Amino acid sequence: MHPYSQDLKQQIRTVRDWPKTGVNFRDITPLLQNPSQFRKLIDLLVHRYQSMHLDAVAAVDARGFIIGAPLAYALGVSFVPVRKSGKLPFSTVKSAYNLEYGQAEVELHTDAFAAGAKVLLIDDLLATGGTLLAGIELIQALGAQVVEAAVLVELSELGGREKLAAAKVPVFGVCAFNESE
Ligand SMILES: O=P(O)(O)OC[C@H]1O[C@H](OP(=O)(O)OP(=O)(O)O)[C@H](O)[C@@H]1O
Ligand SMILES: Nc1ncnc2[nH]cnc12
Repeated sequence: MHPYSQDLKQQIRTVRDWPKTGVNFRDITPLLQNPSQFRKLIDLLVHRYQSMHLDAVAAVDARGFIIGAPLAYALGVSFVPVRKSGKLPFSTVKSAYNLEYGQAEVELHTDAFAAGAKVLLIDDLLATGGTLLAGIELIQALGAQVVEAAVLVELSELGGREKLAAAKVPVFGVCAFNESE
């Protein structure tokens, strides 16, 4: 576990039974409101990825953008938004998936990456893994390589890490929650 993990985890608020009964929603807004903790998160990720020779950081709409954009800026690499369906104006590839509390579809512009680009995929949270898996499939379909998928929060009991293992993409989670927490 990273030395900052526990501090960052303490900044995440659990809202029980939202947006549906039985879901423990892990709310990252307290961390974002705390400048020194938000900086700690971005610095931790910069440190992890600065020597990986990335070409791009791709991040998932919407909460993934909050982490992915400052990280891409700090690393000096491209930022690529993986958007919810119907938001990207140019030609796209798309993939549908299930969420812990619903269904969604994500899209990427077909010219998002150079062939063989090394891409880090970022989101705020890994639950069942459907979102990141859809993002990985789209990035790979465009001929780029996902070197890792990184999240601030991993919900350990929802099987996301196992789902992504099947795609042979390494997963980095800054902190993890069990259902009982
Ligand atoms: O691992 P999964 O089961 O796929 O779930 C994780 C996804 O769910 C949340 O996004 P949501 O679709 O609620 O969108 P938002 O970022 O727009 O709030 C979260 O930000 C992840 O993207
Ligand atoms: N429990 C949860 N908390 C926050 N975001 C989520 N996305 C999917 N499941 C979630």
